[in-house]
Amino acid sequence: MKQINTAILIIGFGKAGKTLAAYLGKKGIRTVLVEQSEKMYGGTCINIGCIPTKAMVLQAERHQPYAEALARKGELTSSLRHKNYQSVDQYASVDVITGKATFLHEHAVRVVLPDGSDVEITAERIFINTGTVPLLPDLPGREQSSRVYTSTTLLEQPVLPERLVIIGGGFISLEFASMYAQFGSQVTILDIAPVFLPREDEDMAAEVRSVLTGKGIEIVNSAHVQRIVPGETTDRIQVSIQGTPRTMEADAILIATGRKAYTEGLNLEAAGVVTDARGFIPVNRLLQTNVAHIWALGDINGGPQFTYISLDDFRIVRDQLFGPRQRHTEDRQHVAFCVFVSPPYAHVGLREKEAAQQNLAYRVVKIPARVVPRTALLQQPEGMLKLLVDPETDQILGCTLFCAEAQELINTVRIAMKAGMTFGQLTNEIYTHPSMTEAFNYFD
Ligand SMILES: Cc1cc2nc3c(=O)[nH]c(=O)nc-3n(C[C@H](O)[C@H](O)[C@H](O)COP(=O)(O)OP(=O)(O)OC[C@H]3O[C@@H](n4cnc5c(N)ncnc54)[C@H](O)[C@@H]3O)c2cc1C
Ligand SMILES: NC(=O)c1ccc[n+]([C@@H]2O[C@H](COP(=O)([O-])OP(=O)(O)OC[C@H]3O[C@@H](n4cnc5c(N)ncnc54)[C@H](O)[C@@H]3O)[C@@H](O)[C@H]2O)c1
Repeated sequence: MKQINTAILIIGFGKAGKTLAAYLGKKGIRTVLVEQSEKMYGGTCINIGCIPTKAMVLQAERHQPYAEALARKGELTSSLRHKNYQSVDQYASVDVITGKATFLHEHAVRVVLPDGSDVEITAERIFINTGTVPLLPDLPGREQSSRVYTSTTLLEQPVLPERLVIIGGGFISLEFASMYAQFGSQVTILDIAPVFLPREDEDMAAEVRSVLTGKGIEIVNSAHVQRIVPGETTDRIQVSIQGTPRTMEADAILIATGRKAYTEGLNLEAAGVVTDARGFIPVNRLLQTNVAHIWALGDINGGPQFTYISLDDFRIVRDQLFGPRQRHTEDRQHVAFCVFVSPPYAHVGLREKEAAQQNLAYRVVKIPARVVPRTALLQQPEGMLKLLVDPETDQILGCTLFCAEAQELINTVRIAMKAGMTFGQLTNEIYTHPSMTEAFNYFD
């Protein structure tokens, strides 16, 4: 077996891993980045996650035909894959090796190369960035059906399904439901949770529900899928809804019931790295595993599954290796998220129900999205914006935005909260017109 010695080994071409590899490359540090598939250079986000889905969401909003949208998505992801590869490969001190890494011991992995030969890579420090894969529930008939897809495989289908049934009611479900309904599919969401968007405030969840159902999407909660019955032309799904049986036909079934840690084949035991009950790799606040010279970055460490958290994991490692070692996961207050339904739904800080549960004093200020002139220009008048304010200090406690450009506005609110700006300062600032940011001028 060929032997390679390196200072740093990164397993997985995810956001944290590739950013770290490029950073080490710039510094001339000997680094090897191992990625199991050439189709995944750049990781989940650019190949099968954020970027392709948001490309499709945009095309759906622009009423582009499905086939054209798919073609554009394919061009975009392949150009990004190439760019991502170059961003790492351009450095003389960095080698990208394509193959699956399997631990031999705590300082070495074995990688089988595409030509069948293998290589042993020994490293002083190892960074695991292997991400997640879909968690598929045990449903009778699932494996026999040819119409069951994940978010990855559905986006490879050249024909728009007439009837799409989505099992799950989380991030992936809502984004796919919104986009496929806009492309023209008849969409049904079957979620096992008894209420729609259970973590969110009821008023905001009701707004989202009303917009989605207005697009013709059927949302069914307390839906326990019993079995999938594959048929010649369509599949049938047998589901129990609060004890009442129902059967529905589907041309495509998307399983979106969460994602699990991807450690398969890594042979973590050989390195002595432990996993938790869910299969993720626990880390301390500096992202070290139980083995001090092995770190776990991105989704695999069980933190929030977002590209920007994986990027922040890189920042923590950069600070440890080259900085004052002050950055850690506990710094992360007010992490925002945005679900890209149309219009998008974003949140940061406390929700009203959380403030009430904590017996905090708060004031709620809400405006409908349509009062903001920009929503008329964008032809996206739907939605509601909600701010939670401390009545004594005027500090912003939380914010939920269901409106055009919410993915941008929420970052403004996050920065305002972090900087300690008051509600009065945020809402009395001078903003460009006509912009969505001036929505904040419409709050009293
Ligand atoms: C459909 C979808 C939409 C999403 N949309 C968003 C969004 O809009 N915004 C957002 O912030 N997040 C979104 N996410 C989540 C986001 O994509 C992930 O949080 C992020 O990509 C995680 O990256 P990572 O750094 O953990 O690793 P990943 O990018 O998952 O990379 C892991 C890499 O490791 C490789 N690998 C695994 N095992 C091995 C091994 N043994 N040897 C070699 N290589 C290996 C894999 O092939 C993969 O390329 C979405 C996810 C999905 C699925
Ligand atoms: N815009 C974004 O930032 C974005 C977009 C997509 C995905 N993501 C990330 O990817 C992760 C995975 O997304 P996801 O949607 O797969 O998971 P999720 O955790 O968001 O949602 C899972 C859903 O599946 C339901 N469910 C679980 N088991 C079920 C069953 N047997 N039958 C019916 N419903 C069932 C749950 O009630 C829940 O609604 C997200 O948590 C998020 O971090 C982020």
